[in-house]
Amino acid sequence: MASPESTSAAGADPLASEPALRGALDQLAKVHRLLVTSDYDGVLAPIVTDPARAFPLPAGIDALRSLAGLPSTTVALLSGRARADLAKLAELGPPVRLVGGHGAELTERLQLTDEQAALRERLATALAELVADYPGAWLEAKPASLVVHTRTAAPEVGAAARAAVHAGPGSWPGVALGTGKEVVELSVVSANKGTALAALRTETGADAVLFLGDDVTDENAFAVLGDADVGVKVGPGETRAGHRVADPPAAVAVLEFLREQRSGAVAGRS
Ligand SMILES: O=P(O)(O)OC[C@H]1O[C@H](O[C@H]2O[C@H](CO)[C@@H](O)[C@H](O)[C@H]2O)[C@H](O)[C@@H](O)[C@@H]1O
Repeated sequence: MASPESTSAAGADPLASEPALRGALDQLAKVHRLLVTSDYDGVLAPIVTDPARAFPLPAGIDALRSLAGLPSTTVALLSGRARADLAKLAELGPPVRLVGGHGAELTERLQLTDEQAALRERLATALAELVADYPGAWLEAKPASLVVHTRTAAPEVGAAARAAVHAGPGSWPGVALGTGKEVVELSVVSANKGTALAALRTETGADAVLFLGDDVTDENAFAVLGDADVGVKVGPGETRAGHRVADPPAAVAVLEFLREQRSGAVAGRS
């Protein structure tokens, strides 16, 4: 289990005081087929008030692009975002795999059934009426879900809005309720990052996996990691991950270190 302490200090190498994490990444870099996966918000992009302005740290995107260009190495983002939104913000595309909707958008086209589409419409109407009663709360629409955001509401207003969502539309049959950082998400598709990660592992035949995540929904992915894999929790909070770093710059340092080790390992094979 990861230590509850955060590790990085401004200007310092965030991995300098993490010998266990460095060792685990060093081992990971040597496997034949490697799957590198990461969450987006709170890992590659610092958390901000406006989700449309959650831009990634460029060095993290560079590291992912380089890793994706190495032999026997697959890179995927596993995000709660809509895939189209993720592609635009992260400026990533093939060969990097983009999995949106917490795994609901694992394949190229997400096709809702008529029943799911009708439920999503009913949710959109009910939630638009609900958020109007809570100043500062607002609604984000995604292909399979609706998200009530409360970061811009007063804390007590946000808490009341989230409670109303749980007690109201969140309890409807067929609705999968999820919580995250100042958000409640209502999905008409039951998906999570754990099943998505397991599917990617099978598809790629990966011998080992790296996953970085910061939020409650990322715990489903940490839960499917095995002994050969490396899970890194970014920031505070309870986690099943084996390692922890403090913040997105430290998450980028993890990816840069892995890029260096993996480049050396694959070069040594030829
Ligand atoms: O799985 P992720 O890639 O981490 O996406 C999770 C959610 O991210 C976005 O919301 C979060 O980030 C926003 C921008 O920093 C922040 O304002 C919000 O409070 C956070 O919850 C996104 O808007 C959601 O749709 C994603 O599910």
